[in-house]
Amino acid sequence: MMEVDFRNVTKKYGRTEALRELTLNLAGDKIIGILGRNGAGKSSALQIAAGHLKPSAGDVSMLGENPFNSLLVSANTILVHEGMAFPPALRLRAILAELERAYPAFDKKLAKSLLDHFGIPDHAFHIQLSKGMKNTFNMVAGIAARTPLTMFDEPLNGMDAGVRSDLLKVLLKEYIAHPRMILLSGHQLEGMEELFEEVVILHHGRLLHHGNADEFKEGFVRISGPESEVRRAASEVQVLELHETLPGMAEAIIMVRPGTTLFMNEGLGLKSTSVSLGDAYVAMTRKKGGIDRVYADATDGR
Ligand SMILES: Nc1ncnc2c1ncn2[C@@H]1O[C@H](COP(=O)(O)OP(=O)(O)OP(=O)(O)O)[C@@H](O)[C@H]1O
Repeated sequence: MMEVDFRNVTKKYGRTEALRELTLNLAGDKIIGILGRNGAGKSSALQIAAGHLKPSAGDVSMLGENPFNSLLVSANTILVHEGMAFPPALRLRAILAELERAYPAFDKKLAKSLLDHFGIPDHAFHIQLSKGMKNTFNMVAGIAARTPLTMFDEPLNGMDAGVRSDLLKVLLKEYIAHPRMILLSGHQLEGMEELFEEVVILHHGRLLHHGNADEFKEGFVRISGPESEVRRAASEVQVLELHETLPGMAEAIIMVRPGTTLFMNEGLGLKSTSVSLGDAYVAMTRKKGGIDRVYADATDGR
């Protein structure tokens, strides 16, 4: 069974601590979302799992090996990211041939058909592709590699909506046909959240949450209605975010204990609705007061 284990992993770049004593165990063939705001440490964690980066302290193991400079890990892992460097002298078809050599289960026919579908000619050079096309090529390579651990770091950047939804469909089909552990990182989820079975939330280099994606989402509710009623209802629970929507109206994102039911007094104009995974983790990692407070303080409430 695929297992990636981080024990007290710290990663420092000079004085910046990108990961702070991260302890995290990922196990099994699952699609796992690695979420966090800008600079949370997502890329650092994925690069360490792939063996591209060495932790400053702590232990990492994948398939029972330390990934750093491990041949076993590199043959069984692909990390797809925007900065993937392919030799500039190679055309895409030559890159596919290299990938086929590097990854025993690489499906070149699938990769070629997908590139064809997305209108990416295989005689082109990687460097000539647009940003969205580069990311599409990289993601196709990652899907077709069929490695037991497949990681995508913000894979959908720059892609148009049609390409994005096609690639997510293919990813799901491929995962069902050839199960593997897939880690997908992002701050903007752009449809990926539908695929997550588990989520990991990093915040300032620390683990904020790891668990089942649906259960995580169900731990949040949005209540909206007249501001005084929203404030009154919110005073009894843990509120992550409360803001005015229209004059006199407000909405709040609150945390609820799984399995509890929230009774809304509809006679008072209160409504409760579900919260998307993206809104839930953003609310959870937001600074107190949020941008409204920053703006009000900066402008003295003018
Ligand atoms: N090569 C580097 N040199 C110096 N600092 C770095 C380097 N790479 C990352 N950092 C710093 O480490 C922290 C974590 O960065 P990381 O890229 O892991 O976060 P991230 O969650 O992937 O962010 P984003 O969503 O913005 O890509 C940030 O403060 C970043 O500035």
